[in-house]
Amino acid sequence: MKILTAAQTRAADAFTIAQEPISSLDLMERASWALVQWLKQRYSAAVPVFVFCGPGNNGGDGLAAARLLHQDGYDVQVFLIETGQSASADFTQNLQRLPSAIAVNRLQRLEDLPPGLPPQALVLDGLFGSGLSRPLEGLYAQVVTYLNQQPATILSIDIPSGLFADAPTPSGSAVIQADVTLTFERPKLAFLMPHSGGYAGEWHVLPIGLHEDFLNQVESPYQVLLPEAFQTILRPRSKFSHKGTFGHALLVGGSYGKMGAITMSAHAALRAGVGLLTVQVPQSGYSILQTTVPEAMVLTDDHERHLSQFPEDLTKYQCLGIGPGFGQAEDTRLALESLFRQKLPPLVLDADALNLLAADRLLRQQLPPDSILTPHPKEFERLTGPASDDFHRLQLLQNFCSEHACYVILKGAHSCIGTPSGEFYFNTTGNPGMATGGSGDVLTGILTGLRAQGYSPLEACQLGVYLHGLAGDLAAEAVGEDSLIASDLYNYLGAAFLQIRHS
Ligand SMILES: NC(=O)C1=CN([C@@H]2O[C@H](COP(=O)(O)OP(=O)(O)OC[C@H]3O[C@@H](n4cnc5c(N)ncnc54)[C@H](O)[C@@H]3O)[C@@H](O)[C@H]2O)[C@H](O)CC1
Ligand SMILES: [K+]
Repeated sequence: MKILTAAQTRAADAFTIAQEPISSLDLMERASWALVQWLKQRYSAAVPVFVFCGPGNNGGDGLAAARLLHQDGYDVQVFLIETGQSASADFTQNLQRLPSAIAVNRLQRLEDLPPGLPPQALVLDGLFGSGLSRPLEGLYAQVVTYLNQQPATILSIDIPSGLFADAPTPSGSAVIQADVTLTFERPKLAFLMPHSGGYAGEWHVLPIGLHEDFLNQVESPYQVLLPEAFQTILRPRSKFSHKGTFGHALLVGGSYGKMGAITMSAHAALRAGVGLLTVQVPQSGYSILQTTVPEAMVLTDDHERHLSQFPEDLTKYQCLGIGPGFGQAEDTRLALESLFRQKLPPLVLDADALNLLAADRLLRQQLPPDSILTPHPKEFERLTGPASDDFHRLQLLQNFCSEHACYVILKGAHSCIGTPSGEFYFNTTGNPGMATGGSGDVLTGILTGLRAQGYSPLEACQLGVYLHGLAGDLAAEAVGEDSLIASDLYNYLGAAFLQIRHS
């Protein structure tokens, strides 16, 4: 699903109004109606609703929602912030349509605010939406601070007020801390970024019928991954297939004290459906691997405690995953250097393989095209240098992927796949329980297993991050986020496959 910028959303609005055709006021009514339908399913009419409105169409949505909720028997009060700014036409129309039974409080100073809102109250935040053009100041900022201090539940209309949809919001700005955000038609880029995503709380997308032709034609480098995408990507396993059909993967990693990392990758590659798996580990890992992952074949390095070589013949493997527990010994670095001079199967690189790459510019330049890299933010910073904000980091991601013709999965709450052609795909599965040692090793195994089965690098990245997060969500349902550990992720991978195959 494409993500639109605020400017593209305005264009989608205008296109819909002209082509459907529908009046701008009726489009606002449709958006507010969708919002109220959602709200009515979660909150009973016993919950008092306080609607805070700014001067634009976000405020207009708030007024229309207030009217619809009142019609449905809710106890609604409206607060208008009056700073002398002129109101939008649709705001004015909706103010006129407001039944006189709804109390309208006009706020001109901080002192006009009620001393406190009841804890059971629901606040509808309609101060500003996608039209925000500068950080909030004065009375607007004071109202935001006041609302954030209330024990009430805050539901933001379209976007938390004060948050820029697709640009960095300066730190220290007044921004509504929403419990829930109901956003129209498409999620906003800011919801997916580490520094701004938290303001939106739990967010839901409400379709409001913006014109299909516009949505199909508009170009956007930003997409969110939704389960529908996998119906075409995920391949059936045919009746006459055999283990050779599903590829042979090689995983190389592990060092003394870090054999668990490569063990977890191995389990994950197998659960991702690979036909055959070989794992190369230092000698001290031999019994560990043979005992804990009997399905895998094991090769050992000449070295006892760390890796110092890769197998001679790599032609029989359809994917080579390197990194979990790899270490950064000098021998290991030299082995990676000579590896990059050979003809190689598709690569997946993680953890210390990335750190070695970060420390050596020449090595980076020899990175084979179409490789998949899976850095967490710190590893990414080592590869590209620091980013000044989340949006700058996306720029660095784009530059790195195009310079090295590679795919990078920047891991986070919404892991982001960068591609050589400049697209970004944000994942929508996963939970904070997955912030635990070994989670990344499992992802490396899944990607290696998928790539060996012949999935393209982009397909493997999309399917890999989505399944990894979904396995985490299913595991969290069973054991809770607190107790989730990395082995739960490969143990729930089967359930995750079943869910996307049958959705
Ligand atoms: N297609 C849709 O998704 C629909 C969205 N709707 C809603 O409309 C808003 C966007 O409305 P708009 O009037 O363009 O903007 P705002 O209400 O966010 O802002 C109003 C106005 O305020 C001025 N302004 C901007 N920044 C500041 C500031 N810091 N301080 C003071 N004033 C400021 C500026 O002039 C803005 O134009 C969208 O979010 C949805 O809620 C439609 O209802 C349906 C279709
Ligand atoms: K808002």
